[in-house]
Amino acid sequence: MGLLFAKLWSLFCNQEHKVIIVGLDNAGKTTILYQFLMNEVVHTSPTIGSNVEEIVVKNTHFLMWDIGGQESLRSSWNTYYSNTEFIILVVDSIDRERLAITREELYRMLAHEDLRKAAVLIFANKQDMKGCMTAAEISKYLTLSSIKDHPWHIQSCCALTGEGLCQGLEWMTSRIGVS
Ligand SMILES: Nc1nc2c(ncn2[C@@H]2O[C@H](COP(=O)(O)OP(=O)(O)OP(=O)(O)O)[C@@H](O)[C@H]2O)c(=O)[nH]1
Ligand SMILES: [Mg+2]
Repeated sequence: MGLLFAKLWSLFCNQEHKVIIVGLDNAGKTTILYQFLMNEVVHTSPTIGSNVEEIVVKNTHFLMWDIGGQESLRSSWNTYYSNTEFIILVVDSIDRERLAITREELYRMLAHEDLRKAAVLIFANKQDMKGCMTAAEISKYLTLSSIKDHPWHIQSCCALTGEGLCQGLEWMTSRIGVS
């Protein structure tokens, strides 16, 4: 009953759910944001600061902040954290060398007080690249199964074709109203 009420409430109030899209530079965050918005691939350049767009999925409104992932910008990710309901962590599945850095950034975020209640969607992006890591390999390396204090889900995707992106959004909408 509580869940039904929460869903109806969010439906009628058009309540906006804050999402941050994070991950290392070149992971595909901006490409994903504009696939969500326009269903097409846009030409991107490295994000300095952030892009923000409202994405509506089946009457659910998400306010999505795509944050630049270059090393010098990562220390300011925390200025975006307050009131975040969802973290979308984008991983470049071909970038084996830097998965350790992604892991560090993930656990730093999960330990942050402002993200205590946030759910985490991990996109294993660039699945079109030959020799890329699978979602299962990334999950294992990031030891996702050890995360007990945040809901999480990993989804393989390709931002260039859009494959997998809807499934990720569906998981997010399924979390709304679940505490
Ligand atoms: N092959 C392939 N290339 C992709 C995919 N997604 C994104 N790219 C490319 O990866 C490059 C970086 O994409 P961006 O979306 O700009 O990356 P970003 O994560 O926003 O990077 P920063 O803004 O620097 O943090 C671009 O050339 C994209 O076209 C994918 O699924 N497959
Ligand atoms: Mg970007």
